[in-house]
Amino acid sequence: MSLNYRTFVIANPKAGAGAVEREWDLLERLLRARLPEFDYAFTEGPEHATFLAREALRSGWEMVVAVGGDGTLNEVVNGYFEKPDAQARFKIDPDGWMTRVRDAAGPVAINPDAVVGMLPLGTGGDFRRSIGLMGGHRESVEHLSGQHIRNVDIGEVGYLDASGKLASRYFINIASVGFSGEVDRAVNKAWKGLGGRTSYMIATARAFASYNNINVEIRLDDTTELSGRMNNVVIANGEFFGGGMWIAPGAELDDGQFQVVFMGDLSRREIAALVFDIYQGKHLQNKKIFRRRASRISVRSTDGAHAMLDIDGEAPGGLPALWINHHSALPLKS
Ligand SMILES: Nc1ncnc2c1ncn2[C@@H]1O[C@H](COP(=O)(O)OP(=O)(O)OP(=O)(O)O)[C@@H](O)[C@H]1O
Repeated sequence: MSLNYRTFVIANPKAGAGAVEREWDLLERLLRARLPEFDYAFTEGPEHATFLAREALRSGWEMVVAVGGDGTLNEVVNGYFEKPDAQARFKIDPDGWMTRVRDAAGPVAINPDAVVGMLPLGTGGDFRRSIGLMGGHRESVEHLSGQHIRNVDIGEVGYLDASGKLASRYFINIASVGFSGEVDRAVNKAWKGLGGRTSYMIATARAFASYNNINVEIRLDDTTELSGRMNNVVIANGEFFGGGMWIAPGAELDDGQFQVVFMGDLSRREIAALVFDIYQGKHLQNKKIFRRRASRISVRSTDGAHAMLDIDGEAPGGLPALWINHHSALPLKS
């Protein structure tokens, strides 16, 4: 395979509070200058980036690039793989745990020689922090035309969608359950024009006013069981979420494991006092917060109360859920 990948760019015009649309002329010029074979399409709504990525890879494009925020990247990552059939991969056992169907296949790449790239322009921009891609557009395009490819782990979550049906989705950054799911639901309803951190803080304040901690049981790698009342259970491949919160310091993208951060039974007052610590990764000093490493995590509610999932910044459903780490499943241009 040549180093000059035939590249299909998938751009979300609305990402970054409209920045992609506003800056497209410059972006296109930069991309044309560095990528000899290049074409692009704009997304028209949710899930379209997944469809476009699959189509591009089936048509022989060798690199698909997400231009936008973490939501667009998540959709392109999902489109790197064949559409998974959740019913064939997950089931709920008689005790209410989400489990993996025996012999279910792992993620199937449409073209295992193809790679994924990103040109980050979101409002939150959390994944880019974990790969150190913090420069401007020019630097991001340099990365796309460079030679370095990193095989990163991909998470898969089996869960119940909003209508109570079995669903599954891949994630590249963080998928959690609890307070962050409520924040996502609020932030995705809110206007993001105020910028990442401000939008998340307003949404956090809204979710904060109504949220109750969740009663859950948790299995880690089928060897450890934990239970208790939690504010949030965070399953992290990357280190940041929520528009710059350093929730999982030291989480590694390619170690075959997640860092699992348990935010215990924190009161509203304790959460309010912790918010700024989380941006600096200092929350781990709190004795109600602890962490583990695992590659398979199962969570169920013990009281049947609703608990919302956050999957790379979207809130598509709730418990019971099972998280699986697929080691080195995604070749990422970085
Ligand atoms: N044409 C479109 N109009 C409206 N929404 C779109 C369009 N195309 C894609 N979307 C949706 O926009 C959502 C948000 O995109 P994305 O996360 O990339 O940007 P962001 O919210 O600015 O960034 P971040 O998630 O990093 O804060 C995605 O879930 C995607 O489904």
